This record gives sequence, structure tokens and C-alpha cells, in this order.
Amino acid sequence: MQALLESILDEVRPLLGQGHVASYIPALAGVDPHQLGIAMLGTDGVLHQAGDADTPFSIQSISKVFSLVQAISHTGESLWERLGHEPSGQAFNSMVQLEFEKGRPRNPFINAGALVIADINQSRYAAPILSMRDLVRRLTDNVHIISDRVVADSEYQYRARNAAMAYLMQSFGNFHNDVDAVLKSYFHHCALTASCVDLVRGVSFLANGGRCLHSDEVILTPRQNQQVNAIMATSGLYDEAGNFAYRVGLPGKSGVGGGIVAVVPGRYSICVWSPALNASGNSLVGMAVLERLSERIGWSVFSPLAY
Ligand SMILES: NC(=O)CC[C@H](N)C(=O)O
Repeated sequence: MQALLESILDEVRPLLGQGHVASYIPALAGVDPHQLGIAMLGTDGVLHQAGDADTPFSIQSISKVFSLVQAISHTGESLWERLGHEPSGQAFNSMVQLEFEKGRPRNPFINAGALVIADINQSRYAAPILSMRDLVRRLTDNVHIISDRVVADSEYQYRARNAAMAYLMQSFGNFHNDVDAVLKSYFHHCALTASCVDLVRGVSFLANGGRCLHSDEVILTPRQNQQVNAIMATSGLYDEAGNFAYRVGLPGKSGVGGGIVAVVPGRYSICVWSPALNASGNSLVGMAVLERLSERIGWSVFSPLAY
């Protein structure tokens, strides 16, 4: 497995330099695009890593998985009164659908949906920023995880589009807390900084029937776990979710920091990171790595050979 990971990274290295790092905030625009790392954690506890797998990066929308899990844990099924679990077929920050659909976001993995989830969590926790950070520390087994203040402040400074979505939802009665306060929480979640090795631990429960691998804590019931994986498979890569299913065939979640987490149910959690993005805001080289992995090992959840 180690040799396979190394050889896949070598194969895709010529692609480094293609795509563009996220440039909507200066704090992300300055990241070196030539970085590339991968980690894989088996449900047997064996960790493999290659390249820059220990380098922390901005997890951005990967945090939407943790926010969803937090909301499910205290709100359960009634969560879905506020948003859907349908793919959007739109960019992560698109607003057109939101107006047509009366302020009810399609799913928790586009910005509008994550903002509603952040609003739900804001109603539940006295200190939403810290409670999310602590959840991620617990799941990654890393007490040093922090939210990057410069990134969070920069996101807040350039908040216009996310703020517009939140106010639009408020106008439809689907936003209950102070918009500014929720935006600050949301940006702090996006600004959490973690490495591929941290994140494979962080989402290990998704490959393990809902149980955290290192602590054995029940994070989700097996049914909820299956449902979160299903939403990742259908909506985790925004308007490229279909392409990801076609090329990789695993539940996954990307972020504009260039990270992608993926799950081989029952077997592995995977995280790949390379900062340059394709037109849909997903890591260009990360997609290529996961495609090759899935091709070589036949891991698609759509393949009978894999199970
Ligand atoms: N796709 C992403 O990673 C988007 C997160 C980003 N912080 C935003 O809200 O626009």
C-alpha cells in the first residue's frame, strides 16, 4: 500500500502547476500550490501516508461534515425540516436556487446549507466556535488543532456573498440567530487547520459504522453514518459530485483549501491534499490521486468486486 501511494503521487506530480489556488481571500491566495499529500487509515488501525501528509492546511468546506455531524447529534431527523439532502448541481456558493426554493438549501454541503446548519448549532451551543473546535480535536485526536485567525478574519472581511445568502434565508424565516454571529462561527469552522493525517482520524468514524476508531466513541448510529456517507456521495463535491462518483465512486467531501476526504465504507478513511483547484473548486491533483487509487484497487462503492 505504501509503495502504491508513493507511485501514484509520483505519477500525478507533473499535474502540479495546473489549476489555481483559491483567491477569494488573500490568506489562501498565498499558499504554495506545489504541495501534495495523502493519508489513509484502515479500520484495522493501520495508517499509511505519503508526501506532505503532515502539513496542516485550511480545511474549509471539509468542516461541513463535522458541523453536520454535530447538528445530527442534537437535532436528529428534524434537521431536515430546515434543508434538504438533494444534490444542487450548482457551485458551492450559488444563490439562484436558494431564491427559487424559498430559502431552503438543497443540502448541508453547499454554503447555504452549511450556514443553516451553523444557525442550528448556534441555537444549541453557548460557544459554537469552541464546541466545533473541540469536536474536531476529539475526532482527530489532536489537541493542537486551531482555527487560523487570519483566515477567519479574512473570510469575514470578504463575507458579502455568504452574508447575502444568510439574509435571504432570514427573509424566508429559515435563519433564527443574528446573521453576523453565525457567519463568524461558520468562518471559524472553515478556518480550522489540520493535516491529512489529522483528517483521516477525524473522519475515521465514517468508515467504521459511526464509531471513532481511536476512542471507540459512537459519533453516529450505523443508520446515520450510512446517511451521511450517502449525502457525501451525492453532494460532497458540489456541481462535480457526479463526476466524482464516475471517476472515484466513493463518498467524499472537498474544501477550497485543496483537501478532499473520502470514505471506503468498512475499510478506509482517506485524505488527499493539494491546494490548486479546478473550475468547480475541488483539488485538481487530489481528484487525479483518488481516481488512480480507485482504479487500481477497485474501491468504488458502485463496484461489486469491492465488497
Ligand atoms: N467550498 C468551500 O470550501 C467554501 C468555504 C469558504 N470558506 C466559503 O464560505 O466560501
